[in-house]
Order: sequence, then C-alpha cells, then structure tokens
Amino acid sequence: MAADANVPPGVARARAALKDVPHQPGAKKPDAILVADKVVRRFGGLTAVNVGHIEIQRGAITALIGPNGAGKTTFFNLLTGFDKPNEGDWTFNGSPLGGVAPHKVARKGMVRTFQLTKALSRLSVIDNMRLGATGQKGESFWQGLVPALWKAQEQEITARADELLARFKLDAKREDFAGSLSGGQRKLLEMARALMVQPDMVMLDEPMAGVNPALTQSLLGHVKSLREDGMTVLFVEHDMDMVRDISDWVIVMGQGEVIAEGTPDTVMADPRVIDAYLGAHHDGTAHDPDEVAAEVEGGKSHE
Ligand SMILES: Nc1ncnc2c1ncn2[C@@H]1O[C@H](COP(=O)(O)OP(=O)(O)OP(=O)(O)O)[C@@H](O)[C@H]1O
Repeated sequence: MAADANVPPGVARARAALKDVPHQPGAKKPDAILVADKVVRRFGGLTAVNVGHIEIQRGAITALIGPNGAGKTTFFNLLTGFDKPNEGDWTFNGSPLGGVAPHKVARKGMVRTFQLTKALSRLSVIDNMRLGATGQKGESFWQGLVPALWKAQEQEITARADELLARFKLDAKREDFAGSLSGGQRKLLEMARALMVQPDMVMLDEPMAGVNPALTQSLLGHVKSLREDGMTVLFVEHDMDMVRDISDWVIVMGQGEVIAEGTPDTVMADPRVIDAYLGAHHDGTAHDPDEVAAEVEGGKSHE
C-alpha cells in the first residue's frame, strides 16, 4: 500500500501495526503496552468483569465499547487501581500492575480521566493543573525536603501547566474556578491535567459525554494529537461517531467479557455486537434487528 501523504504519521503507524491482527477477542498485538489476563470482578452474585485476555497496541487509539452495564467502567477502575479484582493479572510496559495504587499507576505512565469530571471546582484552573503533577515520574520524597530543588520543580510544573493550558486553549481561564467552566471545557481540563504526568497511556472515560457540539471537534483533535505525540489512548465511549472517527481498533465488551475486536467498520457490522446491544434491552419488548443495527451504527443517547 502506498503511503498516503494526507494520513498523519501516527495514524499510518497505528494502521500498519494493526493491519495483520486477527479480528478476534483477545487478539495478540505486535507491540502491546498493556496485557491483561483472566481479570474477574464480582459484585455479590454478579460477574461484572470476566476478561480472558486483552492486549492494547502501543501508539494506537483503542475504543472500548459495549452496552450499558457491560463492565467497561469497572474494567477501567481495575486497570488503574481504583478497584481490586477477585482474580487476574496485568502488565503495563512489561511490569506487573495488579494491586498497585492509583497514584503509583499514574507514576508508571498510565493515567485516566473520569466519567463524572472530578476537576476540583473550588480550585482555579491552574491549581487543578498543578495538582495533576502529583506523583510525577521521577518525583522523589527527598527532593521535597530541599527547598531549592522543590522551588525549581515548582517552576517547572507551572511552566508545563501553562504550556498545556495554551495547547488546550484554556489559558484565558487560568485563574477561573474550575467549577465555572462548561462541560466541554472541563473535559479539556481533565485531559490537560492527565498530561501533567507525561504519561505513555491515557485512559478516557466517556470523553464526549456532556460536551456541546462547538467543542466536539476540538476535543477529537486533541485526542488525535495524543497519538501523533506517540501516546497510547484507550477510551470508553457511547458516541459511535466518535468511535468511528478516531479509533484504530475497537474492543467490544458484553456482560463482562470481550465479545469482539477489530477495526471500527468490521466491529460495527459484527452480528455478535448487534446481538449484545439487543440483549442489553431488558424491557421485554420485541426489537427490530434493523433498529438495533441503526442504534449501534448511529450511537445511542446516554444522558
Ligand atoms: N460498586 C458496585 N456494586 C455493585 N455492582 C456494581 C458496582 N459497580 C458496577 N456494578 C455492576 O457491574 C456491572 C458493570 O457495570 P459498569 O458500570 O462497569 O458497566 P459499563 O459498561 O461501564 O456501563 P455504562 O456504559 O452504563 O457506564 C453493572 O451491572 C453494574 O450494575
């Protein structure tokens, strides 16, 4: 295939890497940054997550989709140390991450944003950013005890925060309370704040939820730019337009398990995926398969 001059290098790299990966649950990737095995999380009698094997390709944008209650957020929580599994192991950049606390997970280069934004609303935008640097790679306790080193690091952190605020066009809001930002601006702040730790992988939980159309393109552009910067992105999203637009690879969960994997086009046409969305309707009414296919295709409202 001839290189297309219009395809950004990050996209071309991700496509080439995934070209020969079979469209099957648990498929091996040529350069996996995250590998998880037999991860199980039960809540009483309910098995919310039961992932046999999953690999996330480095430098690519992977979407994690599935109907409501499929276990996506629980799986995110497990991977990032915010919840503990009943069973299972996973490695990130080759080192085991099971049982590691969230701030240490971030320090190892894997950060996440939340479905409900946690930007501290009574702090200014710049202070939210500075707080995002907590647990920065290479930060040491001893450094904190030496004022000169501490001061130098403070300045470095502020400079980095200002750089990111400019990149995310939030510099004009620097001194505003985070609580005064719009939903979309908060999502941008979440993303900017996640980048304070200079991560290798960013995990975004529903980045488009609550974002008004005016900011949609800008958010999509920022996610794509993470890939161009060599980062890996894993995101949970119900907005299928976004999934189709930015994903190199899609992993589908249904009832806690990985039920399909592949490029956006193949996955959205997969009968197992359509069945999973059908099966997620527990209201007892009959469903027209065409309507469900349209729902998987067109994205569903999730407010
Ligand atoms: N803390 C908890 N206690 C009990 N059950 C829980 C808990 N957290 C999640 N669950 C259940 O686990 C299942 C998976 O939930 P989860 O939120 O991970 O799904 P999801 O795919 O992220 O759904 P959505 O798309 O609606 O956010 C659901 O049945 C949910 O009710």
